[in-house]
Amino acid sequence: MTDTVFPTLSTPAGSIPARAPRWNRQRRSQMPSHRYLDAHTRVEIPLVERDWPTKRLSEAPLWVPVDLRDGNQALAEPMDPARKRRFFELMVAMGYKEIEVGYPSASRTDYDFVRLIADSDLAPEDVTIVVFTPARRDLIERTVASIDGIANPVVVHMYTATAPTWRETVLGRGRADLKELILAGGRDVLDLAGGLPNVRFEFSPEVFNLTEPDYALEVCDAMTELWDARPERPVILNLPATVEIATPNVYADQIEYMHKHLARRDGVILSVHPHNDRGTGIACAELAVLAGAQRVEGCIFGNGERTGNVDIATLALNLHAQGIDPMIDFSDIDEIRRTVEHCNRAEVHSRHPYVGDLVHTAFSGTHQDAIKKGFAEHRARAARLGLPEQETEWRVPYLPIDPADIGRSYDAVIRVNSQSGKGGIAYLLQTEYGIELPRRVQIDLARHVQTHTDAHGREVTAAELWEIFQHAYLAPDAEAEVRLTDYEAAGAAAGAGERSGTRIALNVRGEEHVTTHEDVGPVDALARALVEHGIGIEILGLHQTGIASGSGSRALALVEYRRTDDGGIAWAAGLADSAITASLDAVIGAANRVGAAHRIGLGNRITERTAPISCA
Ligand SMILES: CC(=O)SCCNC(=O)CCNC(=O)[C@H](O)C(C)(C)COP(=O)(O)OP(=O)(O)OC[C@H]1O[C@@H](n2cnc3c(N)ncnc32)[C@H](O)[C@@H]1OP(=O)(O)O
Ligand SMILES: CC(C)C(=O)C(=O)O
Repeated sequence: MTDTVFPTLSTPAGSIPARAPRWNRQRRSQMPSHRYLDAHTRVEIPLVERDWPTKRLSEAPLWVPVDLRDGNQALAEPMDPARKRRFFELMVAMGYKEIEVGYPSASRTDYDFVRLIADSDLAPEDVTIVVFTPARRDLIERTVASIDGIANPVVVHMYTATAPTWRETVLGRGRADLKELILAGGRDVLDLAGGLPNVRFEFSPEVFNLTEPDYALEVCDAMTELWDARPERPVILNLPATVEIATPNVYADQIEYMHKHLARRDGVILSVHPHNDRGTGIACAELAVLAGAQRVEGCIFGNGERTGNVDIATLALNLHAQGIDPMIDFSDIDEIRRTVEHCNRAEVHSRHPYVGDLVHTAFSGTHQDAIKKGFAEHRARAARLGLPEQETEWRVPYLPIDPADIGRSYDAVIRVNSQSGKGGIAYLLQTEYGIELPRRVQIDLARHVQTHTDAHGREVTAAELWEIFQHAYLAPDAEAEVRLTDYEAAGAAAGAGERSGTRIALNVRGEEHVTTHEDVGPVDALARALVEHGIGIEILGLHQTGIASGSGSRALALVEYRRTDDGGIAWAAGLADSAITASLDAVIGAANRVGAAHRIGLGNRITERTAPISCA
């Protein structure tokens, strides 16, 4: 077989094969992709130089939640008055200063909610109320009637679709005709609300992202002319990606084009309103801000038509995660989520950025290991610098922000299943029970846990881990063949100048034996006594830790021992009120395991199971 030679294409980055080599070539699918035009064919952007790619985000834009309008119109069951009110109160409490409260000409509920704001002190005086209307006089009239008497700043937001398909198919108008319809709507707004000093205006060329840029510009400039946009009374031009159809760089180009070419720019607040059809609404909003947008409309956690409005919670927390104050309070994100879920009657996904139930949880071993080390490093660095942990620079791997910033505890950060490793297991036992396990026990325990998770296939809680630990290392008393019935440490009973050893009283298979061992402490004395009774174990190491229980703490001791018959190495544990008793219990536990293994001929299997593994 000879190698196929492929023609090459010259690119700025060098040469690449024009076709993939045979082993990498894929078959054409049966998908009718040819039916769809690419974004650049659908809308041409006359932008030759772009500044947005080199810009950086440096402050929060003006946020405008549209949950009560755009989010609401996407719900199978729109919000009732109580839900609307609760959602509104939440947004106020979070610090939003401009809130779109409804589409007053659409429904009684929407209208009445605006009236409630007019007739009560529900809206603090620094909160701007936005009401939404199409460019139809009858509907504008109803909208303006709804805001009668509101003392707060108000924005009357008028929209009409401007993209070719909408012009031709939905509204049945050419470019000039449609512009005239929009201007007529604009005049109606001016006529009915222009005299109200607290009212400003907003215009959205719906489906801006599919509108020819020169036409969008022409219509927007005509509107700011009509509404006399000035810095003292700016007009909001809101440029929606009503149906997201392109990569975010295209939207950024469109926004930068408008930003650079709009008339009366200093009298315009440039706003964006991305949807999320391609799943890139967040990127669209972020790049649009780089491209000159000053204001972002969206929904908290991204409810909205089809795949939703851009999620302004994620946008805000993305800023937070890069050191920029989002100007909105997310310090109790779970309470925010509960309210949003209640009002929308829709659940937030467990993987939703920042707020999902699982987004701060690692199941996989290497992630858990890194997080555990990261937490330890964080705490140590905070202590070294003399800073509170919550003020210390965050560098914990795999956790983009400190869960505590948004009111999350660390409880769920590490959860154990079959994908987990020693680090996560040790972390859970440490955080839940205060048990500090030495590295080699972590490795050994992880194998017991792995056997369990492989057999059961589900997550293991900290309580279950503790059970697995007890089963693996703590000897059940009932089966004990060897018991320590008494001991007396060296010197405890001796008079001045006398030498005396440590006295060990053992009950071995029902018989009492007392031995004395010179120059050693109780643990070694016990090991020697066991050898004298034919139970050969060599204590390699002793580790003492604590275990916190509801009523206080107990001592937990772990001995690493070698069986003198076959050299197998294993661990046993003891749990008692004092460290010395726990240590002696651990040695007795080891002895009973050795004895039991002898009796039922499992010596080799136990050795194999508990021998240290090479990465120890
Ligand atoms: C992208 C967005 O989110 S846009 C907002 C969408 N939200 C909603 O539609 C929710 C609320 N809407 C409603 O309750 C109703 O549609 C209403 C009250 C606004 C209007 O109801 P209806 O008068 O029964 O009209 P309907 O909705 O069937 O059709 C809309 C009509 O308005 C026209 N129209 C649609 N949008 C606009 C607009 N922005 N400006 C002017 N006219 C418009 C349409 O061409 C159509 O006219 P036609 O009847 O001459 O063909
Ligand atoms: C009209 C605008 C604001 C809108 O809701 C959209 O385009 O989705």
